[in-house]
Amino acid sequence: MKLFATSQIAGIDKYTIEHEPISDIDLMERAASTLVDWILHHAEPDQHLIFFVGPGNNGGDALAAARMLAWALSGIDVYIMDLGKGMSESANTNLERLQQQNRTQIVYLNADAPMPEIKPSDWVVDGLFGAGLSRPLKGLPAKIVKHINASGAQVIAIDIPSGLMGEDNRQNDRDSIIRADVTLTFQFPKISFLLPENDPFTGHWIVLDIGLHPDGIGQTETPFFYTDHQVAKSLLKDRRTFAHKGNFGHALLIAGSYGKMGAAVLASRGCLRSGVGLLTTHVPRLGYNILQNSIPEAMASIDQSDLMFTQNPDLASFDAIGIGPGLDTKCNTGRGVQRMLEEELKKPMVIDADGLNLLAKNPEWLKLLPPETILTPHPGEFARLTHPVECGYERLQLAKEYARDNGVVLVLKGAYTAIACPDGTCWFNSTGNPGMATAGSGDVLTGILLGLLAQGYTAKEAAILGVFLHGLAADFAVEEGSHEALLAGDITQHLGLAFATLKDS
Ligand SMILES: NC(=O)C1=CN([C@@H]2O[C@H](COP(=O)(O)OP(=O)(O)OC[C@H]3O[C@@H](n4cnc5c(N)ncnc54)[C@H](O)[C@@H]3O)[C@@H](O)[C@H]2O)[C@@H](O)CC1
Ligand SMILES: [K+]
Repeated sequence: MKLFATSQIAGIDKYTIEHEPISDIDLMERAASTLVDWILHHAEPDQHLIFFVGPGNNGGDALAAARMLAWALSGIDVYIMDLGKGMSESANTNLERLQQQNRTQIVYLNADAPMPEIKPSDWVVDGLFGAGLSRPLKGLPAKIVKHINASGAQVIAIDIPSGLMGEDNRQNDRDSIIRADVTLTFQFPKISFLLPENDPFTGHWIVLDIGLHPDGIGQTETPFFYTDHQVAKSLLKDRRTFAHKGNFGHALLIAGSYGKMGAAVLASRGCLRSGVGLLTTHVPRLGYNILQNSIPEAMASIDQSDLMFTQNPDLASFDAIGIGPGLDTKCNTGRGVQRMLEEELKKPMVIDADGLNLLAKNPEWLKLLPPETILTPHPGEFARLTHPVECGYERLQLAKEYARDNGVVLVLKGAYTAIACPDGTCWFNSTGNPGMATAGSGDVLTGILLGLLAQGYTAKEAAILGVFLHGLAADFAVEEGSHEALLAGDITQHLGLAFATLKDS
């Protein structure tokens, strides 16, 4: 799915109105009816709802929804924020329709009016501002937002929590943004919803399809995408009946050191469960028994060192290389990695964990990396590769620049993992859960990415598909257990189900 800036969404709204064609007011009616469906599905018949209505079309949506709900629910109050400048045409039409219906109390709130009572048991519907917000809230709007946030009531935001910008919130006033429990957003998640600093505002967000025109969506260019089932499925390759293991590549994983052999085992499992034909895992001597005993499907390549990686095997026979999990950052390992990179191999490669920490200490290695190498930093590792940042929005801009400038596919791990590609595109992942913040989860991902690279997926395809499958497997694992108890090994165990679900979807 494409993701857009709010200004672009306004353009797609306009395209829909002209080309479906549909009138502005009927499109609003369609949007409002999706809100109403959701609310009726979740509210008890005696639920008291308080609507807060702003001057634009977000307010218009709220007024239309209040009218539709007033036929079904008895306790609806509507407060219109009076900024003294009137309302948009469609909002006005909906105000007249609500007045004519005559089932709802409508009160105007101006700067001097006392704030209405909101009980913790009420549901507040926030229709103050949506995609048309142009600056941080001040004065009366900020006062209303603070009053709602302090109420303890459940807050349902229409389209965007009022006060939140769709993209960049660095200059925003965080105290003057609605803190919603649920955000019912139209057609697309907004980019700001995918950044960690905005989680307190959006709460749980749900996308409601309002039928914007597919041609309008298709024609609008954007660097941002959201990897949903459809995207991931389109990347998945078939396995032919007469295929043999030679068709699915031979991966080399360089991983593990004294005390960190588990990382090598977990990454090996991830790799083998992602469909690779053959896997050789290169480990220090002490890791030989551990590896062979825990994962007999992997072949072992043994380092000359007992304790750590120091020298790679001959790389000629491998289709892809993964390096990093449990590697350590000792000097001898660093020299080993440097020697390997100086071979100027042109094989697909994924670098994780201590591989990234070594790269951060030796930025001159960047130009030795094979084209489109996949790097998989979490925010801390990314800060070491670049510099610390203030917020997720800044990190996202930096990731896009870093990927483009260095020709790498950057997998920025976290909720909605963002994959920045050298072509300037950025793919947010839709699967996964907080249980994945556990030891070894990243090692499993490295293994999956390595396995996909060895099978001939491009770096971009491997990253988008691999991250999606990793998250989906973890989602299945959590269905059987809990976020708290999720182990990285549970992710590898559910990879089969993740592949199968994607194929059958
Ligand atoms: N255009 C369409 O066809 C559709 C729009 N929809 C709704 O319309 C919304 C967008 O509507 P609008 O573009 O009217 O935008 P808003 O409803 O967000 O309001 C914009 C209005 O608020 C004013 N404003 C902006 N920032 C302000 C601030 N900080 N303080 C005070 N006033 C401020 C603007 O001058 C403008 O008058 C969407 O979020 C969605 O809820 C939906 O009805 C779907 C269809
Ligand atoms: K809103």
